[in-house]
Amino acid sequence: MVVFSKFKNRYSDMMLKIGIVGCGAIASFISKMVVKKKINAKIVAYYDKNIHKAEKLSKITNAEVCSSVDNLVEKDIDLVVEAASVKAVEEIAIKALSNNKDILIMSVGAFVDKELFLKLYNLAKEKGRKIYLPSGAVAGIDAIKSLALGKIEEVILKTTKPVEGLKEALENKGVDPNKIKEPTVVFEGDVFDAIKQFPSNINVSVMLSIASEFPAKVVIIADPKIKTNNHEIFVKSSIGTLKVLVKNVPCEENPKTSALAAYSAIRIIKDISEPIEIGT
Ligand SMILES: NC(=O)C1=CN([C@@H]2O[C@H](COP(=O)(O)OP(=O)(O)OC[C@H]3O[C@@H](n4cnc5c(N)ncnc54)[C@H](OP(=O)(O)O)[C@@H]3O)[C@@H](O)[C@H]2O)C=CC1
Ligand SMILES: O=C([O-])CC(=O)C(=O)O
Repeated sequence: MVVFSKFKNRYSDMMLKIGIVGCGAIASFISKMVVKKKINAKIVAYYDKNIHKAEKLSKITNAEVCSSVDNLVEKDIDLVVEAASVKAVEEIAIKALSNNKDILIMSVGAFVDKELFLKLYNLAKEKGRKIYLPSGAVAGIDAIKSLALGKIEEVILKTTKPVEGLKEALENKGVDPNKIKEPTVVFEGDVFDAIKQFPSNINVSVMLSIASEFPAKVVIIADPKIKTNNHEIFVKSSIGTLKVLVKNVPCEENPKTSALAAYSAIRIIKDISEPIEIGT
């Protein structure tokens, strides 16, 4: 790859103007990479329902802090990055696309709602805009998309996370996380129930289901001894069988989220802003 390094930043005229909604762990990673000039992008504006989080990031990038999503989508922006929550996706995506912006969606779990999927698909088509869904915290989406052109027979996701990362969702389910002393299955079911019960933990199951066009079976394990967010993927199809295991380092700022998810957003932004795209 050394041979390609001399072409780095050659396309600075393609500097992408970004607005970010949701200023937590993922937004923070993106902001740092922009400041380090690792991607041809400039952050123009932030919005978070907690203004202090937006102000904190604005100190490192000098981007404007907006008072609402409406305010952000009016800015001179090419791409809106949603890094907020599954519940927030509908408002952010509709406002971004209606204002002729592309959108990158991290909270892919929202697309478990087929009606919302179609609504956003049709709006993007009508406006001639793009919706980007990064691979997030998993690997193998390229191959799974290709396998989906054949006949998919089974999609299974087994996610094992440290108890700390699942704490909030477990408490919401009435499970005391402090009582988990050994690896424990805390969920087993389909993608629809998985994202309902673990909206901040299992967006990846919806990503796999969208890519494979097949509803994933999901198992979630809380493990008090591990330090990484592990996702084991199994896809059986007429074209072949795929097995992938990722062991992700969690973000310091938000242990629910794997660093790979943030880097996958950064990678997509880099791909958009450059004239070559590597991989499917
Ligand atoms: N696709 C994938 O593979 C992955 C997706 N994700 C998802 O990406 C999203 C971002 O992740 P991450 O950065 O770790 O999350 P964080 O919780 O660290 O940051 C999200 C920020 O957005 C704010 N927020 C929530 N709702 C709104 C809203 N309606 N308008 C404005 N701000 C809002 C939150 O505020 P507050 O804290 O007050 O709620 C918080 O400050 C999450 O939905 C997460 O589940 C994460 C990992 C992998
Ligand atoms: O970051 C991860 O490992 C997965 C995650 O939180 C999600 O899919 O919502």
